Amino acid sequence: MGAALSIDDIDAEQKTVAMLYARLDAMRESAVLRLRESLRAPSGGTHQSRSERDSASTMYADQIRQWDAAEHGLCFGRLDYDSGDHLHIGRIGLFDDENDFEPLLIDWRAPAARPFYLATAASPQGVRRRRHIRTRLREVIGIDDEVLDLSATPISTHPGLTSEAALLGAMNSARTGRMKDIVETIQAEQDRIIRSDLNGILVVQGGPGTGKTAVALHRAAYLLYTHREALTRRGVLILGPNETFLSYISQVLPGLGETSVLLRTLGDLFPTVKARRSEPPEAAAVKGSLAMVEVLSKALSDRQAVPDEPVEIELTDEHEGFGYQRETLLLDPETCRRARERARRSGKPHNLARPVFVEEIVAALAQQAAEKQGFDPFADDPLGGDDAPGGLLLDDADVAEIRKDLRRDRVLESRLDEYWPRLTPQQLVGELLADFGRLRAAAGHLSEAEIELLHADPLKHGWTPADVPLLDEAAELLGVDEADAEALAARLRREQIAYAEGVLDITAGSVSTDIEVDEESEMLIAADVIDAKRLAERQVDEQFLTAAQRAAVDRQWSFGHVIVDEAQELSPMAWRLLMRRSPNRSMTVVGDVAQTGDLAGASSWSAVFAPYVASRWREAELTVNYRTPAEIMEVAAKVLARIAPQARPPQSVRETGVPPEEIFIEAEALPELIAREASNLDGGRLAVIVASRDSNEVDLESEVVTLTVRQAKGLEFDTVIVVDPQAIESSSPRGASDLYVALTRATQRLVLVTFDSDGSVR
Ligand SMILES: Nc1ncnc2c1ncn2[C@@H]1O[C@H](COP(=O)(O)OP(=O)(O)OP(=O)(O)O)[C@@H](O)[C@H]1O
Repeated sequence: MGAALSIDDIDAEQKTVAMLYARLDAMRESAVLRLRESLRAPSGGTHQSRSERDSASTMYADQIRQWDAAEHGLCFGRLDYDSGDHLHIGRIGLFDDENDFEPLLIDWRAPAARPFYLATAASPQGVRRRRHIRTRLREVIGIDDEVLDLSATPISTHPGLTSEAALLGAMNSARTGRMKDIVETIQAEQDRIIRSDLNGILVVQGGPGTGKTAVALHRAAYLLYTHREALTRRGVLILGPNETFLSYISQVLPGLGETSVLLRTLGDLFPTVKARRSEPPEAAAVKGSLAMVEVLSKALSDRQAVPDEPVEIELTDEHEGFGYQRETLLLDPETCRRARERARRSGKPHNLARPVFVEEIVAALAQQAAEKQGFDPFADDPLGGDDAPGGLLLDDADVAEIRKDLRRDRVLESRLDEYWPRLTPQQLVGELLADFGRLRAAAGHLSEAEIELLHADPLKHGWTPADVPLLDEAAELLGVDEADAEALAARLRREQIAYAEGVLDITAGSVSTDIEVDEESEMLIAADVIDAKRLAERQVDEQFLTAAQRAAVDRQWSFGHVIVDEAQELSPMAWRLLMRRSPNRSMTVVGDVAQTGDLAGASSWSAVFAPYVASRWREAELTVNYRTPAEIMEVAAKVLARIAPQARPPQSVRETGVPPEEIFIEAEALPELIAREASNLDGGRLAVIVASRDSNEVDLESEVVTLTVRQAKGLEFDTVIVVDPQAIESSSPRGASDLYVALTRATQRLVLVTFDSDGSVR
């Protein structure tokens, strides 16, 4: 496909690449020096100047991180134009500071780099030649040229693909257990999604292996590059299905800048809770349904109780000397009911409406106490003065004093806690789920079976991911009170310390890798100069915290952009939570409704978004499968036909010539089979996918990994052994989708193992 290459071409590119690395080294060295200076600067000066300097440290640390990440494959491409000009394309942009900041290397996200992904022989966009430059460490080891000239280009086996040689190289490479970036071979249909407008909800529907995850991550990088200011301020949330998946994707684009991106699972989205407990999928399904909105609201109004009988309140002794004696007052149900009505009608969330409730009761009791002191015998006497309104013996000031006392009264306070308790979201949800009585009262519209599924004691045994949207809903109903704000401040401080420690680690890391050994010993590394705690103390000013730091601890944080991967798995309750975090509705949602495994997950995108934006969302489709060879996809397509008869399976780019193998063995022979397959791996990774297993642990680094379909979601391996496909399909109402997921994890080889019931090997 390429034009003839000469050693001279490689030499010339080697010179350019060496020059680019020299420039990168110089920039990195200077940033390390500046970071060190900034950390070492005396801690005097104004609070403002300290905070500014600390945010400068964060900026330098971020830059260093991004430059470190660009080390491998810094420059990977070149465009030659008809005009005779050319550009080099790379992972970051580099400029010549001695020559009017002329561009030396174009960032792949910049508009000028776009033809690298879009230009074709049919539509060359002024490009004469596209060159892929392959490097190992800092050495150029090869170049692939494509001349964009219809007469010179051989007919492609896959029309619509660009850079086929490099693409096939990337797809055939052995997997490492960690996802890699695709900046060198982004395809046109992917590029259009990556660079799509920031605003609105963009849904990317695509079958397995079509690059949805890759596209979502590159889009995050593109958006941060293009809308840096807005997104650095508000941050980007990337939501993934589980922790294994997050660690699988965490290294894809380290240059994303940790200050702006928060990578999370649903289980982490309620800041004080780490929801990791697992539960039956049926229980998660009940928790995920919108019926829970009413259940929680009813559960809360059930907590706003009214006594059946008048209640005696024996005031504490502290009130003597205020013009009335220690008294027993009577709190009647009617007063409580009125107070409750007032508080409810205030329109405030529960905890914030409590003062309305309390004031109403206090006013009634103060009046009662005042009346007990008796009435002024001269009240009706026109000469009797005007200091006794209502004819009471006590005047206004006295009554105000009584109210003040009542507000402080501990006996009354604890009574009021029964009728209008201050509640945390954890209490409201936890005490509801743990109590059949409360559940039945609040969830009258659910069946007894559903109520039993809900029953659990999360305060004792821990929270599940499906509890998180319930906690968030509860928090909305309850409102934020002072105690929350204090807890938030405390959490912010802890986050700051953690972040500052990270910055110190980076400085230490960069110093030791970039500077000659003998120089290193003479230098003060940041850790010597200032410890993390002091660094954090200097960063108290909120405005200088990064968006990611603040968002991590603030339940109500609204993100500049929200990216959801494996979005088909989210329940309606989870979408409610996410929409609260995204009031501007700037979202990228990637998923495949044919792969939905969670019972409360989505089977149609319009059903998900209609409640929030009606039809104002846009959909893009990815149609090419870069992972699974055609032979495997053929088997998977039969399962897809059972899930969604109209759905078209994605088109595989590759054929391996090897169809999936179906074998029947005794269960005891499985380890031997796994060992045999592993020995043929040649450096890649093997997954054994099973219907169920006890452990949540998944070690992606290991050569052979056993996992359930849920754990395998979004991942890929060179060889996949699917154990007992029948069991996978029959173990859930969405078993066909689960099997479809399992079958589409392999990049090279798929083995289907069925156990022989009579124990014989067929
Ligand atoms: N343009 C590309 N160049 C090279 N590799 C690509 C490209 N697009 C996708 N890939 C590779 O294809 C594989 C599948 O991509 P990805 O995991 O993003 O797919 P997905 O649509 O999220 O799949 P699933 O629905 O199964 O989770 C990955 O190894 C990815 O790196």
